[in-house]
Amino acid sequence: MGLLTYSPNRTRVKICGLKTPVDIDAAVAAGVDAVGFVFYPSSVRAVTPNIAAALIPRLPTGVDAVGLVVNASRAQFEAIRATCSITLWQFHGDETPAQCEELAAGDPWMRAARVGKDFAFDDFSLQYGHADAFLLDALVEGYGGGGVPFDWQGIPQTWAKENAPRVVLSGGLNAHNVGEAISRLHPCAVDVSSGVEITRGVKDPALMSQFVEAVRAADAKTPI
Ligand SMILES: O=C(O)c1ccccc1NCC(=O)[C@H](O)[C@H](O)COP(=O)(O)O
Repeated sequence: MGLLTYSPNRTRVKICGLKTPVDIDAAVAAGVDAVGFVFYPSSVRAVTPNIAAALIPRLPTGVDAVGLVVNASRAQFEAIRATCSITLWQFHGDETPAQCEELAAGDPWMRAARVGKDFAFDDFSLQYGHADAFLLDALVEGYGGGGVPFDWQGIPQTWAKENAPRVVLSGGLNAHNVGEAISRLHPCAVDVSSGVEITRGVKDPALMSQFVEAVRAADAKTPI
């Protein structure tokens, strides 16, 4: 069905920063809707296009392969696109709307919002109105993957309600707090990296399963 298939009581799940066949198989077994490949060399979770190309065939139909870039050059971006079958792009740097649209070239894409104090939600959604989704993440050093939540109460209620079908909530989520996030915001999807790792950059199958189970438990409490 893919990450951006909105259903109020079936929150989609993306697990980001997968690097090995074991990671992929565990995420698929847990029931994710998308896996994220970090094409940002500075990240401990970074993969090359060739590694991602070897992993993507392990995904069943309907599970998105999300390609995450941070201020990639056109040559870097085209090399990723030529090497592996990305189904959804995630722009997580300082990319302008025009740069996102030009690089995506008609492919589905989402823009990360790195939410610090007084983040201008309306300006952001106006600027990036052509995005297929907004991934709301915490403002951390190194662009993302920080393992810390941002202040969800800072999201204006009207904005959250209007944009829920295209919000992917991220930043410091884990099996213990994702239920609260879902009950507050009812996002289309949730995204996690640190919260399913035993140490930075090393995913844990049990934590992956626990995270998805916590999402399902929260969905079960959501009135239809
Ligand atoms: O994951 C990274 O290392 C990373 C590095 C640079 C830019 C983005 C990065 N990750 C983006 C993601 O989509 C993460 O899942 C998101 O930031 C949440 O991470 P976490 O707070 O660790 O769950």
